[in-house]
Amino acid sequence: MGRKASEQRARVVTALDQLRHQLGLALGSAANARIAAETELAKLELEQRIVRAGIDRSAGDPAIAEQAGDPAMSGVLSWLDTVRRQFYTEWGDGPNRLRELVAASAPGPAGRPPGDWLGRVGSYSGVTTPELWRIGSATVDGSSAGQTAGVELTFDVAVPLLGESHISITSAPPGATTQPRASVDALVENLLTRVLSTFEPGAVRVHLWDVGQLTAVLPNFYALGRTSALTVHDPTRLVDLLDELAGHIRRIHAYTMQAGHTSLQSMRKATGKRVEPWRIAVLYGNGEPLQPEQLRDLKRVASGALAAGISLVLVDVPTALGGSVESISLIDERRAVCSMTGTDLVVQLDPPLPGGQVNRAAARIAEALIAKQGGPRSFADLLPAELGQEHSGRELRAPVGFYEGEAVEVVIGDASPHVLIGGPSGSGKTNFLYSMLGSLTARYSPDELALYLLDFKEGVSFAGLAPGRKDASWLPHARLVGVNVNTDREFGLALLRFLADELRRRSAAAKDHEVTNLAELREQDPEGHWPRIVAVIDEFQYLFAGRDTVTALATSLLEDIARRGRSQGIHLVLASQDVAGIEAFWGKPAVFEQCTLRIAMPKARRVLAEANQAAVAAPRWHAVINHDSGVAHGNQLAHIPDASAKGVFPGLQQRLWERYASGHQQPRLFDGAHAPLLEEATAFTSLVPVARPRALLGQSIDVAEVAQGVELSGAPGRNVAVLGTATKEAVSILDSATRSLANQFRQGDVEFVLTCLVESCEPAVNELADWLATTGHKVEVVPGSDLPARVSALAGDLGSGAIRRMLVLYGADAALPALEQKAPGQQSGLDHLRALLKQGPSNGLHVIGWWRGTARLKDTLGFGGTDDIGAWAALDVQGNELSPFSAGQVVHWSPRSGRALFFDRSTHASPEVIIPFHRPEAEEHDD
Ligand SMILES: Nc1ncnc2c1ncn2[C@@H]1O[C@H](COP(=O)(O)OP(=O)(O)OP(=O)(O)O)[C@@H](O)[C@H]1O
Repeated sequence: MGRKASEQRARVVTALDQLRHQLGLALGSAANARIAAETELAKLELEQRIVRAGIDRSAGDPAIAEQAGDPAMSGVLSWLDTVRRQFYTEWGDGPNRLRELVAASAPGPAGRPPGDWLGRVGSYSGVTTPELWRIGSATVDGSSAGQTAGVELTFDVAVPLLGESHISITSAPPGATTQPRASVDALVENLLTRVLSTFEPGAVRVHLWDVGQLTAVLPNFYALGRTSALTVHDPTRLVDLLDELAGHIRRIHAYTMQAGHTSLQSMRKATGKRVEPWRIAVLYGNGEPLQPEQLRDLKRVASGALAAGISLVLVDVPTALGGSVESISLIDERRAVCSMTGTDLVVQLDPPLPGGQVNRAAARIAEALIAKQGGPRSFADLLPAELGQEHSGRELRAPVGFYEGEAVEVVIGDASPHVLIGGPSGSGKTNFLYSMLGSLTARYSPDELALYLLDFKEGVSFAGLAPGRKDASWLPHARLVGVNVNTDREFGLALLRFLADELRRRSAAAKDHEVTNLAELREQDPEGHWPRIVAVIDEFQYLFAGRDTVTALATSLLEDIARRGRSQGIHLVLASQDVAGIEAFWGKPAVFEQCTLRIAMPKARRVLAEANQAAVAAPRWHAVINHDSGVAHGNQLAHIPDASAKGVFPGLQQRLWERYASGHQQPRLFDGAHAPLLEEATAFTSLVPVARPRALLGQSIDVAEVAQGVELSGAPGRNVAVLGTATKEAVSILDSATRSLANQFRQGDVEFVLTCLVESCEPAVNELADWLATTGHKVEVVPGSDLPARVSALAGDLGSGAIRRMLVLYGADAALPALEQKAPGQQSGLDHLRALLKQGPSNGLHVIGWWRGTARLKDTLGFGGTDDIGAWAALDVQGNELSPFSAGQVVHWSPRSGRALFFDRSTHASPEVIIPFHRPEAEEHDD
């Protein structure tokens, strides 16, 4: 047991020794690893301190020297030396390469010495821009570039700006004294002069704002203040400048996006056009923080500005802007440090440019800009080199005027589907419309653009677009030209109905092709005819001129077209003498709001947003074009060329006509001042004998040229009454009814029985009778005194079926006393006339009579009711008198010269206005 126990113990002791040994080893290696790590850390810290202080300077730093003297740290210096040598091998060429880089990225005035360019007008179009702009130079000692110590190596220092970066300049680094204003001004002036001298005049706009000064900001640029190249802003109104910039950003963003580009810069590259000027806003602060809301606005502007071609140059405005900002801090009057070169390098700023020379250079640029604007441009400048080259699938886009030599466009498309134009009388609305229509029609062929033009004012503003007596040419894009429509509000309604129908047709087609807008429909249906439609309604407020059904219908149709026309390529252009027109929108905000493109002629009120005063200040023959519903940031002022001068528009029309007329129909002309001639109406000239003839009473007020008539079938009530005292119109209606019927019968199949009871109509009746006779028809003119007997004879003949008869009574009411007479036990002439009215139609006889009052017609009809008069045309008769003849419905009718209200029970839901045909001879026999 004893031996066994001691052996056991020995084994335990040995095991413990081994364990102790192992533990000792483990602890020892951990301590070594720790020492190694600590040494490495110390080396890295030392390396960092040396790098921070600079290798050369660190030798003079006792703390670093002591640490570096530690043998454990011996490798640090030699390692850093190796790194430096490697770096200098590359950097040895650095200053040279920098010089080359700046020369390539800052060509011409952007980087060259002023002697090479100052005073010359730049030529860059602005589609692209230099990437860097020189501000000065920096110098390093040769030793630091691996070259001979003491040799100075100088290279250019330039900063990015346009499209790349904002610049923040500090005239006093924290804790240092503020440098004199002249030093900062020299820096800013040099930079701006380089920019302004690089580009062609007008390609850059500079905005200056100085919290402390109203006028004397960068006075050497004074001459540019006469032009749009330079604007000095009110020191108290930073908000206005920021608003303006924000407006540009929104506007530019919107249209570049719509055109499918991510930024203005990419749009410029893709289109090869500058499109917008570059903009630089210089803001001089005083080192004090801006007010919180100003700061917020500034930051917002800064974040979107670069993509819109706007750069900010902030001087002593303490703020941290998002996005790309280069900083320049002055350390004394001529030296600065900047973020491009880092804090170790001091930039020697370029000396101030000689004030006088800057002054002269600015004056020269201003002169060149004014010369380039070239005074008022002409209508010809709006036209493209070649006609009809554009496609309207996505939108319509055309210049309408010029601002400082640059074309200002209107865009009619998804984003700005409808247009509202306002301006007092004589301010140039009509001229604007012609400029716009000219520019559009010159760019888009009639297959791309169809025009419907309506002018409610008296006058013939669009008449020349339809073929005329003097000028046979017409505008091939015009489908409809309506002039002198002032009293025919129904014509406006007809146009709106037509547009609403077209809208439905397009929606249905879009649905069939499973697309949602015109652009897609045209892609899916390339064979279809889907031009964009522009409907111009001048003095559109007439549509809403009464509290009646026309107004109610016009409102709902306009709202529908305004809302849905956008996607179907149907666009409204509503023009008005401002206030009246705009007030017409009260209660109809839907239409007003959809008119996002606003055109305000000088002094126009309420067309733009309330606070937007641009139209008040607009000079003569200018317009404010605003695609943003009239909000100030969308303002674009444009001089509108004179499109109304003699021969100007007709010249273009002639060219368009020669090019397109053969493949396109001429437009329909509706002239409210001229009634159509029956002999010229297709409805009349195309008549042929038929079984159920129609008596034509007049022209419909419609987009298409349609005549209105009454079908004289055998159904009961197929008689026609003309009501009212207006002789000329009444005679015209009876005349056209008779002549048109005559042309629908073969000779011998019909007999016309005419009676004239109004003396003044006799010549017209005789002339008609002669005409009927010469056309070979049977005609009998019954003297008034013989009428009762003739009526009785005709009644007796009813049912014989021998021949169709038309009894045409001129002034039927005058025959009443004679007709009412009756011999005892016999029927009166009136009884027989009633029999003709009742039974005539089914027996081939129809009465077409003119009664000069509704009461007389009622007397004629007796107690049998009004059913025997199936159709009527009312002249100077009040609406309420007509209710009994139109199934009791309320009739709105304000009689007007040259128009009749027509109702046919068998075809009409409610009466409609017609234009009786013009009878040339009628004037001579007027009452
Ligand atoms: N941009 C322009 N340049 C030169 N003359 C112009 C210009 N615009 C209009 N005019 C002239 O001014 C006159 C009035 O213009 P316009 O008929 O276009 O005005 P309006 O606003 O339509 O007036 P109204 O409503 O009374 O018809 C015309 O004789 C026209 O020749």
